[in-house]
Amino acid sequence: MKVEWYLDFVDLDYTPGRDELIVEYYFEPNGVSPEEAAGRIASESSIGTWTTLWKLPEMAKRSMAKVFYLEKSGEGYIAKIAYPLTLFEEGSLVQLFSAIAGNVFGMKALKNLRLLDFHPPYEYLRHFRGPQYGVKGIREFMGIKDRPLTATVPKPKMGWSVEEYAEIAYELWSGGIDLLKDDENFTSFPFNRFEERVRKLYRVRDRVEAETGETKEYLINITGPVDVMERRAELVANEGGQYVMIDIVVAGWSALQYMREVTEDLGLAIHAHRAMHAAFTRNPKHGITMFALAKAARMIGVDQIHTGTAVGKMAGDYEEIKRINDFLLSKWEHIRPVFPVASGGLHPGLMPELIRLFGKDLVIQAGGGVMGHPDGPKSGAKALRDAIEAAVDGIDLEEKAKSSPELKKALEKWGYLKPK
Ligand SMILES: O=C(O)[C@H](O)COP(=O)(O)O
Ligand SMILES: [Mg+2]
Repeated sequence: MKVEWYLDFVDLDYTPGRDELIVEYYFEPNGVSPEEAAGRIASESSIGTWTTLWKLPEMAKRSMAKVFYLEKSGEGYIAKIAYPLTLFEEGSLVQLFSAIAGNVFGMKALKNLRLLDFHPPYEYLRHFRGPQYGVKGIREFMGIKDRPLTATVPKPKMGWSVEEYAEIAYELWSGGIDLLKDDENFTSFPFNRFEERVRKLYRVRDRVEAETGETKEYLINITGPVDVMERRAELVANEGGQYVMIDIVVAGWSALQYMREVTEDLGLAIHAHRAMHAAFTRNPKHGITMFALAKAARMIGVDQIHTGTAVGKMAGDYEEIKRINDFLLSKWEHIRPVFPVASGGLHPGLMPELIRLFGKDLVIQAGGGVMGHPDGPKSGAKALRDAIEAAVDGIDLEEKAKSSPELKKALEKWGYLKPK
């Protein structure tokens, strides 16, 4: 195969039009020149195949992607590619990813390929709803103005009967947790059926709301086949829930786009868990960045999404998470800002540093760091809430612990990372 065909997709003097979609890739060529490798990416992700063709229809000629930037970066190269919008179906993130994150990842001409970011022009973006509530809407319905929201996953992550789960929920909400959250693999089982749980838990929520005067919500995990998710979302809305949780990576863009429509009609916010993302976000040389994943999720319209903690148990460095969170909270045409969720290995002693790093527009989830409290879930919930409120008010946790025995015990068990 002649290399020239691929080079037809490279024009380093080209200035992309305002109506083109730009994608940034990192790649390492495998036995071919960087120009050829970049040209192959542009070809395969737009109109091309492995060989020259007897004829190109007019529209195909106008739809050829163009590599307009190519620079060395570490062991590989950064390429920026401009894609005419004729390549993309309006309002289908599924189709977009089939093109820009599809066959290209498996090509022999590349040792590694990473989709770093993509920039949809307004003409493309306007077909997406974005979040129904976003940060402002969630703060409004939760009635929480100026502190991070607190969330807890009952741990162990599996094994609770509905009765046991309801008791724990009561303790957690009463202790000061705003959002009870199911775990990513906790859906519906013979010992804890979704339908039963949904009926029970919202009554517990109503009771705690009446007792505390605070708004409490439940991030109930509806993840499953899409018809099941739809039925579950309807049940949640009927029972007076405000949120559903979806494992958006395992469910996929198609299911998420569908559920975004369903939740619009039902008035439900979407909590996006990212289980499985690290299969393709973690290797810094290959896959898709968490940034690109979060951008796509924001376009479709999740209201909050897990992005990492920097100080907890999951991989993900501070700069990367900060960049994602800043993007989620930024103004972006008609697409509302999204709440970043910090979750994984958090406990009260980490709150001042976490809030110093990422600010107050955050949902903070601690599962083990609440449920592992020596005096149980209610004390764990109180310790977390006290730590967050102290951090927001600029009070040192050791000082706060003098008036909060729950926080004192939490710091004794898990330690205190003094903010830098
Ligand atoms: O789904 C999550 O984010 C985890 O359940 C986090 O749990 P942990 O707070 O116990 O690490
Ligand atoms: Mg979990």
